[in-house]
Amino acid sequence: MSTSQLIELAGIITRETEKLDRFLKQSGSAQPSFDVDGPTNFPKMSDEMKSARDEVVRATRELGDLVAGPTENIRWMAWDHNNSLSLHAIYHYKIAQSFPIHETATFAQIAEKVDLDEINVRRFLRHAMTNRIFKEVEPGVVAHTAASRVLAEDQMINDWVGFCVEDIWPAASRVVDAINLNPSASEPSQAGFCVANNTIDVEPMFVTFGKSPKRAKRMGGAMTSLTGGEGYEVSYLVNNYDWSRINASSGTVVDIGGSHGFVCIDLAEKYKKMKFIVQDLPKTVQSAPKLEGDLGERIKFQVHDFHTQQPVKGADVYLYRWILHNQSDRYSINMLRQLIPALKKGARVVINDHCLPEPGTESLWDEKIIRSMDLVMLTLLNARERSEGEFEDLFKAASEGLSGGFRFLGAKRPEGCRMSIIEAVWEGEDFGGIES
Ligand SMILES: C[S@@+](CC[C@H](N)C(=O)[O-])C[C@H]1O[C@@H](n2cnc3c(N)ncnc32)[C@H](O)[C@@H]1O
Repeated sequence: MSTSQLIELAGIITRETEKLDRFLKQSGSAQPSFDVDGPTNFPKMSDEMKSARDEVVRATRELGDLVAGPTENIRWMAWDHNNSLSLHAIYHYKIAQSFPIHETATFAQIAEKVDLDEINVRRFLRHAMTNRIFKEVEPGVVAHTAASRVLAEDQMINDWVGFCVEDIWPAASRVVDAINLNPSASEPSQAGFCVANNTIDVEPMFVTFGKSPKRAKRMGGAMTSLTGGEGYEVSYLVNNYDWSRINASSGTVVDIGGSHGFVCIDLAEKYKKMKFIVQDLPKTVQSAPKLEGDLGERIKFQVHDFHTQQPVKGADVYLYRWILHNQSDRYSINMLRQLIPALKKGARVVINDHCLPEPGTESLWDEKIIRSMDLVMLTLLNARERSEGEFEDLFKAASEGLSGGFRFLGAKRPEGCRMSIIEAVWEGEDFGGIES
C-alpha cells in the first residue's frame, strides 16, 4: 500500500521537528512554550534550521487543513474576525496591562480595573484563551501566558494590533463597497478606508492620520514592528546592489521619499565617495536629525513632492524604498514620468519593495503574508504590491510614446530578505544636464 499524504506530512513533521529540537538542545536555547515565561520569539538560527521550522509550520497547517476538510475549514475561516474582536477588546480596554504578569486576577477584578462589564470581560477573555492569550488557572481566575505577556509588555506589538483592529479591520469590511462605488480602485481617497472613515472623495488615509497624532503614531509603531522584523533590514539593500560602481565614480543617489535618510546614512558609512539627496515632504525634512561632519557633507535633504517633476538632474540612481507600493499604477506611472526630464542616459531607477512571487513558488504561509499585504494596500490606499511582471509594466507604461525609454533589468530578492531590489535603466534621450 502506498504511503498516504497524511502519513507523508506526519513524517515530515516528525523529521523536521527532531532537527529543531536537536538545535534547541545543542544551542542551549529555551524550549518553545505557551507559559508566561516562555520565549517570545524563536532564537536566531541558520538557514537550514529556518527551513526546518518553515517545513514544520507548513506541514502542520496542511495536515490540519486536510483532516478538517474544506467544509469545516471554510465555515470557521469565515469566523476569523472573531479573533480580531477579542483581540480588539483586549487592546482597547488594556486588559493585558490590568494585572502583573506573574500574578492572577479574577474576571471580576479585571472588570473593575478596566471598567467593563464582567460578563463581557469573561467572554472576550475566554475566546482569546482559545488562541492561548491568557489562561483560566481555576474557575474564574485568569493568569498570563506568553502571548498575553507580549501584549502587556511590547508597545510595538500593541501598536500593530491597534492599527490592525481599529484602522485596517473596519476599512477591510468596506473594500467591496468602495470598489462597487469606484471599480477602478485607483484613487487613494476612494479606498475602503475612506468609506469606513466617511472621507470618500475628501482625503486619503495619510491626510486623515495627519489630523490624528494618536493614529499616526500608532501606525508608525505598527510599521516599525513589521519592518523591524527579520528580513527587512536595510543591510539587504546596502549589501545586495552594485553600489561600488556608483561609489567608484563618486556618483549621486536620490532617495525619493527617503524619510530621515537612514538608508543613505547606512550607504554613506560603507561607501565613502557616494553623495546623497534625501527628498521628502516639508514636515519630514524639517524634523530630520542634523547630520555632522562627513555624513553632513555628503547627505543633503531636500523638500520635494514625488508627484511633481524631479528637480535633481543627472543623478546616477533614483531610489524608491517602500514608496511605490503605496501608489496605484496610475500614480506610480506618473511618478516615473516625473523623473524623465532629470534623467541622464544610463541612470538607474532602483525600487526596494515587496515583489509578489509567482503563485506556488513559496510556502503558503509566506505567500499569504505577502498577498495579505497586497490586500492591505488596497484597503487603505487603493494601492498595491506588484509582481516582477507588473513592475516591468509600470516602466513600459512610463516609457510609452518615447524612443528608448526605460529598459527593465529585473527583480532580485536577496536570500533571507522579504523585499526585492527592482531595477530599470534609462535609455532614452539624455536629459541629465548639470547635476543640481
Ligand atoms: C513608507 S515611508 C518610506 C520611507 C523610507 N523610504 C524607508 O525606506 O523606510 C514613505 C515616505 O514617503 C514620504 N512621502 C509621502 N508622500 C510623499 C510625497 N508626495 N512626496 C515625497 N515624499 C512623500 C513620507 O513622508 C515617508 O517618509
